[in-house]
Amino acid sequence: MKLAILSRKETLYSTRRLKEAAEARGHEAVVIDHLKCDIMIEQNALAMYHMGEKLEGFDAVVPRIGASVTFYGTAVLRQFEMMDVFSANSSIAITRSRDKLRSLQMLAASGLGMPKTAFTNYSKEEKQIIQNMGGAPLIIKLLEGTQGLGVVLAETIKAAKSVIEAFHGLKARIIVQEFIKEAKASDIRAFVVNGEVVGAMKRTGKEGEFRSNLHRGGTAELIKLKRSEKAAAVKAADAMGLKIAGVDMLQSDRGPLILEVNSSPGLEGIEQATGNDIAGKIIEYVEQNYLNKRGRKKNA
Ligand SMILES: Nc1ncnc2c1ncn2[C@@H]1O[C@H](COP(=O)(O)OP(=O)(O)OP(=O)(O)O)[C@@H](O)[C@H]1O
Ligand SMILES: [Mg+2]
Ligand SMILES: [Mg+2]
Repeated sequence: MKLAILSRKETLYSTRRLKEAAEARGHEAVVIDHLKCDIMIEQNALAMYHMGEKLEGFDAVVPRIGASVTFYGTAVLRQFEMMDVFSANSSIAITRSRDKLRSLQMLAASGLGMPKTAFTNYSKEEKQIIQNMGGAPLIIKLLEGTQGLGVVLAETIKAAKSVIEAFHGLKARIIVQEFIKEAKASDIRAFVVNGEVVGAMKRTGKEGEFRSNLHRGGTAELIKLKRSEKAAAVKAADAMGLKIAGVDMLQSDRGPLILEVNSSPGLEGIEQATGNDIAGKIIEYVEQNYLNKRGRKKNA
């Protein structure tokens, strides 16, 4: 098969690993920078150019779209989909997953556990929100934060009030969330491929830090998931319509609580922590499904 890996840079770990894994299985893999693609649209004719060269003959695409370029990245991916190229994750599912609020609404509707969450639209009623949440401590999060930046722990009602005020003053959209103390500054990342957990790690924040993000100095270790945690991860990916997903959850007294579902999860941390060939699993999944699609077309 001829595979496109949508990625800003060939040298990124995940990109490199996907290319290697595809080539090891005898496929042609081309890294395409979505920001360097031009999309051409006219009646019955959809085409795409990458740095001036027409893109042709692709069977499948694995998208690796960063949070800061979701709009253009998903537009390029949609064009591939319209050109009948099989995508490992659909553009619509990626768009959905990029909105934390929308994601939490969908996950809650699917019956998954999550920290109790409130969204407020610049309301002046900080006190009311804090009261509705049952008082401090509270987590306050920027809706479009990433890598742990924009996540604040307010330990008192006073602190919560001033943090919410400050974010609202900046016109920043935030969610207010119950603080899950039992998680003890750790979270779990479960990597799901096609409805199966292919690797899981536990991340723990450095001394004195409640955030477990590796970007904030956290460390990762291999973890064997409980059955309920595996089931929650698979269900969360499914609820979002993602075939490849990094599901983040907290361990709590009432079972696993989903924090978010990532649609372009990195491979480096999880491959290192687990020793599993996750890139290979992704390519295997694409292989099987691109073939199914081709089979369906032949039989049609
Ligand atoms: N409600 C909560 N209770 C306890 N700890 C939390 C809670 N929410 C977040 N944390 C901690 O803070 C970390 C960062 O939060 P979160 O994952 O929501 O934001 P982010 O990392 O900035 O977003 P992204 O993962 O998209 O980059 C989590 O990994 C977890 O360790
Ligand atoms: Mg996170
Ligand atoms: Mg994320």
